[in-house]
Amino acid sequence: MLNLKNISFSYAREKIFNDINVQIDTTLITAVAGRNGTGKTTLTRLIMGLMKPDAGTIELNGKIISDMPSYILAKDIGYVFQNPDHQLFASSVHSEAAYAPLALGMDIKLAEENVQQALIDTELADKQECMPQLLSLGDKQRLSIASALAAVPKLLILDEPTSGQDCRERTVLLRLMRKLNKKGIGIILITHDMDILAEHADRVLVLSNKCIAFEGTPRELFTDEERTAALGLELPEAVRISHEMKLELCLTPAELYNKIAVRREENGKNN
Ligand SMILES: Nc1ncnc2c1ncn2[C@@H]1O[C@H](COP(=O)(O)OP(=O)(O)OP(=O)(O)O)[C@@H](O)[C@H]1O
Repeated sequence: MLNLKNISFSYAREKIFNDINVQIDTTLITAVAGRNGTGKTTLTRLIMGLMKPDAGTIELNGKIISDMPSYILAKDIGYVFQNPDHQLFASSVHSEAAYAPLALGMDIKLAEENVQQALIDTELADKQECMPQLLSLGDKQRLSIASALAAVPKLLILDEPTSGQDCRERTVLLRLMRKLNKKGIGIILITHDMDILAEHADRVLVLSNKCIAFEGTPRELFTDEERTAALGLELPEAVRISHEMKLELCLTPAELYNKIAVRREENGKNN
């Protein structure tokens, strides 16, 4: 469990959070959403120890982490930036993935095993000698994830991981995210993409007005159309169409197709 207690934070004179309290289940995929500038990235930087709260504490599994330096926290929490070019610096895929475990002092043999597993998980095992800068955006993003995974984190924070990617790369990344979660890694996913949020998140936090304005499941969030709009969020396509067709709320295209098929069948029987 990640427990944020009475967190307040300001940049110079701009207050970003005013006494936030929230528990995040680190076995799940938790999406963090909200309008631009509501503090999604700031929240995850506080969790990562890249910045310190002005007040309050952050605990991971009962241990206070908000006073720990980020390089110590990197053992437990992996952070993947929105733009992988801000993160990648090594001359090969392998050395990029090996950097974190070696810098954290992991035994060389164990580090190599973890690097190989991370590269297999991220489908980059056949690109070990490639230059990171020459990879596609999707490969770069997965390499950033591999670098975090090689340190064997308990929690992975992904900041808009699919931005700028094509449909195929996006699918590969989302499949990877679910696979990692099934292997026991908690995911915090910052996203503006409500289709992704509806389909892949177990829980959602929405930031607004310097606090957590909503906490619950995607289904609970999108059940109330007015609240969703007030929080500055779009409805996912499947939700919008199911509302328009006066069907039960559908979060995903698959759910929507099933509900439409059932309705057709019922209409067929009645005619
Ligand atoms: N280093 C900084 N110094 C001063 N102000 C900052 C800094 N970083 C962010 N801010 C401001 O803090 C507020 C929250 O920024 P943050 O990037 O956390 O929001 P966000 O919800 O992630 O935004 P977006 O959806 O646009 O990525 C914004 O008003 C932003 O301009």
